[in-house]
Amino acid sequence: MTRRQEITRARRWVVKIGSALLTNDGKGLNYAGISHWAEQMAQLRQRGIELVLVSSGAVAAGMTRLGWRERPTEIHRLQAAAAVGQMGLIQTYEAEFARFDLQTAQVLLDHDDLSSRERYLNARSTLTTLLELGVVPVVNENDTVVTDEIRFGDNDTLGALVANLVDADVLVILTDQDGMYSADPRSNPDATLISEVAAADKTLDAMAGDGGSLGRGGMITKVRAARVAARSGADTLIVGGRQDSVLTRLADGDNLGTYLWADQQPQAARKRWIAGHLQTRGTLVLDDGAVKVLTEKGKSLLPVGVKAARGEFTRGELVVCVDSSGREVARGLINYHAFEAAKIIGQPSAHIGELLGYRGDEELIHRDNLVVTI
Ligand SMILES: Nc1ncnc2c1ncn2[C@@H]1O[C@H](COP(=O)(O)OP(=O)(O)O)[C@@H](O)[C@H]1O
Ligand SMILES: N[C@@H](CCC(=O)OP(=O)(O)O)C(=O)O
Repeated sequence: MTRRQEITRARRWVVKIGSALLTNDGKGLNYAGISHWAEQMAQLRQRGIELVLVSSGAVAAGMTRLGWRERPTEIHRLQAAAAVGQMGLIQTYEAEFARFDLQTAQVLLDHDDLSSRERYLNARSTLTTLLELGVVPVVNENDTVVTDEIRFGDNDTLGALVANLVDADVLVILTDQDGMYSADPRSNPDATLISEVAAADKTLDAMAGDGGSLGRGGMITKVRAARVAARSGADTLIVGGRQDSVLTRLADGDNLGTYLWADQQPQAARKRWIAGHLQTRGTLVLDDGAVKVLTEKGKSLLPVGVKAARGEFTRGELVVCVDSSGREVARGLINYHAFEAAKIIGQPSAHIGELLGYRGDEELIHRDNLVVTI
């Protein structure tokens, strides 16, 4: 089994569709393409694969709606076009997925949302809840509040951050070339398609070029995205979206596009990140029962098992869990602010609604966000 056969086992995919593919020469949306990808995604859903779609194309759709022939250069006009076009984009996806009885949801994010711990947890729980409900989230950059992506034409990074966010097994980047070549095939007709390579391979940088001057992200943003996706263990595929049945053929393990593999396992990567990269903001003292279920059974931490909470933490921040002798046993991202934790510790989760006035997560720290450190 070659490495790319791994994709036949992938249960959660992030599919990013780029502007180059979604638009007809940068003007208007490629409706036939969208229809074909939606049909394939519906087939993947039937095979039990969960999907998050990251779609560009708002600016192009907005230009058509506003009757603009030339892509504006002023950032605020691009932002206005994106705001108008996002309506058309989402309407098109909604109609196309509805043909297969699939619900869609619009999710607009920016990079700051994903670097703030609290917003990160909120975005993560919304997206995972949508997936549990069988909905296909359609994500785009929130172009009203940020400008880098429309300026540089890069939604690839967003795709990778979303892959990290939902712990995807694979990030599929659909683009206008059949994959990544040894050099830009537009200017190098002899360039050859790369089939499989480690995302971390440094030789890729020179082959991807610098993205050119047309405000297009090009291949370099895709290679970087593959490295970001690899941080949470997701493999990346860069593949030509115009090929017939491209998504279902990928799921069958067909040899299409370029497969950039991650060199670490998803869970290990995420836990390493939690353990190593964040500052701790507080301490929870656990009772013996909680220490046991965390360390021996790999369970989530419930408020009932916590005897004391110290520190000024907010939702999403890193806290240390210690046993009654003060020895660290675990650390993780907490679901509640310090003042809320103070009210619910020692209490059964069923009482959270009554104690706080709203029903949040039943765990103080979910096991996905927890690392045992002994
Ligand atoms: N090594 C390479 N292999 C393939 N394409 C490359 C390479 N280097 C640069 N490119 C360029 O990258 C373009 C795709 O990037 P981009 O236009 O940003 O697409 P998208 O909108 O799908 O993100 C291709 O059309 C191609 O001209
Ligand atoms: N978010 C913007 C543009 C982002 C963009 O073009 O990115 P990419 O598809 O990587 O070239 C849009 O929807 O038009």
